[in-house]
Amino acid sequence: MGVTAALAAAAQHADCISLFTLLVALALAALFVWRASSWHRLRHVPGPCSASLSSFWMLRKALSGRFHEHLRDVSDEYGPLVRIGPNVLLSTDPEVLRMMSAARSPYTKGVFYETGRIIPGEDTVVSLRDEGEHRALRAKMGTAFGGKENEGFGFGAGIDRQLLAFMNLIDSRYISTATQYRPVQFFRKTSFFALDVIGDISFGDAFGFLQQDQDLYRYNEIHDESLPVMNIMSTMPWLAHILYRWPFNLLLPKEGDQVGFGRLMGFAKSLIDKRLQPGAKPQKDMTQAFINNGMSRSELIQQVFVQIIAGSVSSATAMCMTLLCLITTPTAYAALRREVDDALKNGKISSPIAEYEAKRLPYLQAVIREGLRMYPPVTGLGSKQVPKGGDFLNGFFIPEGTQVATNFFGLMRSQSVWGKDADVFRPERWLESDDEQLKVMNGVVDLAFGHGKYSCLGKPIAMMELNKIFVELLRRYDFTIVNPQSPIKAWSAVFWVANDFWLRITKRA
Ligand code: HEM
Repeated sequence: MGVTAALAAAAQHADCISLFTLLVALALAALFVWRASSWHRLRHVPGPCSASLSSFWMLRKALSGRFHEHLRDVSDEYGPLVRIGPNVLLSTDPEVLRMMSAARSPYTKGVFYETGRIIPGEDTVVSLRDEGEHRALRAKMGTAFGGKENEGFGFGAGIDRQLLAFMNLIDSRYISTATQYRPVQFFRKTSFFALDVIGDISFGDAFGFLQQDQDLYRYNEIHDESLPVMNIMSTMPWLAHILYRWPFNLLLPKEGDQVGFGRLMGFAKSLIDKRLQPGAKPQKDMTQAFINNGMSRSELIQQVFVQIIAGSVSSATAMCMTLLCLITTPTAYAALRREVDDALKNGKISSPIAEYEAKRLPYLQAVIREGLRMYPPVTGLGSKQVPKGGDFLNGFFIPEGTQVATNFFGLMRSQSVWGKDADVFRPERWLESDDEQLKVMNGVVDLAFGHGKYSCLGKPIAMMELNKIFVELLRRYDFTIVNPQSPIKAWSAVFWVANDFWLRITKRA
């Protein structure tokens, strides 16, 4: 190569480099301007500095499995409204949380909810962000969640059937004696119970988790593995759009899979098609009420997923975490057992206990509320979106489009509401408080189920399970924690993922 040619090639190379450098510099400048303007929008709201610049603060905390505690800690440090992301605020103010979800509130569901789709492109009642469509779909669900088509016009019969199946399972396989040791991972069995309840009341038959005492189709295992992914997406909802596209969508569960959510999709379609067949015999369950209220085939299929996913893990968490609190608080355990024993002696409770009987047991009611408070079963951000024109929250102007997340755990452990012993399981607080305090406490603990136009539709089911389960357990059994140093492994990922809740169960003398 001649000298001239070499110089020309070098000059061309230098041109390419400078063009490349210029492009990189422009991209960085654009990124800087974008970041600076997104930081500027909410610069007046307090919060950790790194959280105001990128979503990595949230991601890092979410990946720790202790997101709920980090959120509680920032609200303790910065106040009731904290900036936890470039466009995300965290509210620990019950008034604000109720206002955003009130029936006529102009706030809408935030982008967080888009991660609530089970099948890409198909909305469920959870993921629907369009207010009109959400309202219309909820309206078609009211009768079903009132148990109006179920046998006896309620959920009692189905829950009682599965409660007895649960007790039979414990009696036949998990009673330890002086000579036999049969430890049981109680969280898994409680999930089986919650799933079979949903099967029974929603689809006319239990799935058979309890009867077979098996994690059918590895449902629970795969569910637990998928929650961390959902947790990551909840901090960066745009990731959902990438995940739903090729090639990542190849990794998603597919109809025809033999296990997990794929298996669930196959189940949902065949169940709904069978129920919609001309001449199909009407059943006495929630699906019948959904059909009678005019839900479309695709709405019905999505609702099968919602029933199973929303209806199982949160109830199982409430039951297990409350039982854990009871076993580790001997005074509370003894007080509840005394109340149950007295009611039994005086013929005040049936077998299984009826919900109206349970509601007459004040200590039981205090235990249920205190359990929900200690470990609110839903810990996800549940962000709502600030409406057009913006709004004033806690004295700050918040521009439209801002996402305002719910600090479920922080709210339930807030010393300003619950006092210095907020971290202690103490059902007595519900019995000692005056009417005014009780009103505040009830208003806050009820937020564990959301509020108003977005409130949990399954609350009556969950409350009936809670009203029955502790009485049925305590009247029959004694419990010992197998590993007192680490009674349960539980971490939060939108819901709780709990494992290794090993108990030794003995029959009461
Ligand atoms: C202790 C148990 C439960 C707790 C603490 C709980 C809590 C919640 C929360 C916090 C929400 C979201 C509220 C919001 O978006 O602001 C929700 C929504 C929902 N829950 Fe529950 N839940 C429980 C059990 C159940 C059960 C058993 C079902 C029955 C299938 C159920 C069905 C639903 C449905 C359908 C929604 C969506 C409502 C909507 O977006 O309009 N939940 N729940």
